[in-house]
Parts: sequence; structure tokens; C-alpha cells
Amino acid sequence: MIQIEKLRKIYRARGREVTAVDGVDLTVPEGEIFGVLGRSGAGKSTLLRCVNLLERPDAGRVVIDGRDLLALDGAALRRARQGIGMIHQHFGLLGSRTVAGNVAFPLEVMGVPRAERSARVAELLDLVGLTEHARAYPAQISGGQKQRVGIARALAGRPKVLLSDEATSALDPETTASILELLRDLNRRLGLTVLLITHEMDVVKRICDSAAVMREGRFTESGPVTELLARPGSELARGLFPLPPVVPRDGSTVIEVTFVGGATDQPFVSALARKYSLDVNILGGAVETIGGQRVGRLQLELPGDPLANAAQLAFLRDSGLAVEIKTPAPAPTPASEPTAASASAEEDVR
Ligand SMILES: Nc1ncnc2c1ncn2[C@@H]1O[C@H](COP(=O)(O)OP(=O)(O)OP(=O)(O)O)[C@@H](O)[C@H]1O
Repeated sequence: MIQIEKLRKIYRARGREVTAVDGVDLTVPEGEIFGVLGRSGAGKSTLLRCVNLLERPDAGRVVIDGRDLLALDGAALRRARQGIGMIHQHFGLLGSRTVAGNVAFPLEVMGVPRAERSARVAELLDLVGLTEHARAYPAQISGGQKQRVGIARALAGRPKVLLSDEATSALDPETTASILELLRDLNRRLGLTVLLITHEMDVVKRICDSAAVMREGRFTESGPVTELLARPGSELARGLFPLPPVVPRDGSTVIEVTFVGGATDQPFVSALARKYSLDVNILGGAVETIGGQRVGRLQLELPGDPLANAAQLAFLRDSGLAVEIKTPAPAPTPASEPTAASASAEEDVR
């Protein structure tokens, strides 16, 4: 389990201060995969490096498996850090050592006796599917295989927590998929808790249970992936299911409907059309399977402005769908008093 509270890291260089991590709270329950998604410079690497104290935070708490890392030092801190494995975008292998030698390296540093070390290396190489390449050198294996070595090496100390710093960013899509599958498999088999940072939506979609979007050192949204996808206005949902920009037409309402799990089984578009005798225009949409659940977004155009569609929108929401109105509500005329219906339509638009 990873618990981060009010984490802050400020870099000071040449009279300038950069707040790279600005008060982040994060909990990753044991055995979960949590992805932090963000553009370059958002603070993702700094956050990750603060979790194993490669960077010392200026404020906040980092608690791994109940141990407050910032309160430890010396041997206790070294032991705690052995419980945290890390993999990197550029693998960081030693070119002069074989695959087996690279995996043995952390065991040597830990002082594991030779016989035990060999058995452990064999076990780790088997775990990542590299037994046949034990004697190869890094220059003789592919990028995907190098990352497998990186993963085996990171698992040498039997960590409970694995940190992944853009582990698939240097790989082609097919190799990325196989490495993500391996991470998922290891997460399940070993009960590993994984915190990964990425700028690739696909990584979040494929393996993360929960995720956060990071910008300028802060989380702008965070939660279980399927929950975020169903949240109106979610940046993650927009990124995973890009829909065309809305061109509002007079006298119509454009809505984006997000559905998760059971709601996908309902023929809600035809039910809506039948119940209200409407012509519903489908402008765009996407459906995916995420975390074993069907999740999707549809962009629909309904005749009439948002106020005229209040009952239709309520019908969709009552059916368990998240509905976001993309067409601005008509401005109330100066003489008109706000009604309950117009107030709620304006709230939706915001
Ligand atoms: N050692 C450092 N000294 C000074 N500023 C730094 C240092 N490391 C990072 N920064 C600054 O902190 C901010 C966050 O950087 P960080 O590398 O954590 O972001 P990131 O989201 O991981 O981006 P990238 O994917 O490009 O690495 C950036 O403005 C960066 O310039």
C-alpha cells in the first residue's frame, strides 16, 4: 500500500523556484495499479522519485506498507527502499554484464550468497520469460527484452511496490502491449502494488485500476478509471474517447452520454427515441472494454434546446448514464423568472 499525503517538492536553481509537486494526496491500495497521466513537465517523475526518496520532498508524508519513509534513516531506510522496485524508460542496464548478471546485480548489493543468488536469478528470468537469454548481453536483445530484464532486476528484492517511470515509452505498440500484460500478470501473481507514470492514455486504459491526471504539480482529477470515465467533463474520458468538437446548431441540444458496465446493455438511444417520439442524431461515439467492463461515450443531438429536453435528459440520467450538455442553455429573457428547470439546465451546462 502506498500513501502519499500533501507531498510537495520545490526545485531551487539559479535564484528560481519550481514547484514540481504541489500538495499531492494519493492512496494506492495493496495489489492495485495506479497510473499518473500528464504532459511533459507536469511533475510526474518528481512525484515518483519522491516515493522512493530518490528526491527528498520538502513537505508531506510518504507511507509504504505502514512505514513513514521520511521518519527512517540508515539501515531502516535502506531496508524499506528494498521493498520498492523501480523500472525506467531507458532500462538502465549494465552493458558489460549479461542478462543474468544484470538481474544478479541488486542481489550482490544486498549481500545474497552466490548459490541463493543463482537460484533467485533463474526464478526471476523465468518469471519474465527470459530464461533462454540469460547469457546474452543487453546489446544482443530487443527493447522489450531489455525492459523484461529491468523488471526482473526490479523484483530481485521481492518488493511489494513497483514504481514504473514511463516503462513503455521507448517501445513500439506491440511490445508495449506485451510489457503491460507482463506487468498486469505480475501484479496479480505477486500481489504487487504498482504506481506508474505515463503520458500514454493507452497505458491507463490497458492496465490501471485507478488513475490521476497531473498538471503543474497537482492532480486535476483522480479515482477509479471506470468512475473517472463516467464523470462528466473528465479530461481522462475526453482523452480515451476523443469525440468531434461540437458545432451547436440553433434549436438542438448536443449531449455526451457516458456509460459504464451494465448501462451498456440497455438500448437507451432507441428507448429515448421511442418514449419521446424523437429523432436522435448520433454524431460520434466510442466503446471500449476497460478493466473488464464495457465503457463508452456517445455524442447525440436531440431536437429542441436544453430546456425543452429537460425530461429527456432526466430519463437518460435515471437510466444510470452520465450526461453532459454541450450546447449552452439559451439566455433567459430579462423579464423571465428562473424556474427550477432552467436553473438545473444551467447547472448542467457549467
Ligand atoms: N533537478 C531539477 N532541477 C530543477 N528543476 C527541475 C528538476 N527536475 C525537474 N524540474 C522541473 O520540475 C518540473 C516537473 O518536472 P518532472 O520531470 O517531474 O515532470 P514530468 O511530468 O515527469 O515531465 P517529463 O515527462 O518530461 O519528465 C518541470 O518544470 C521541470 O523543469
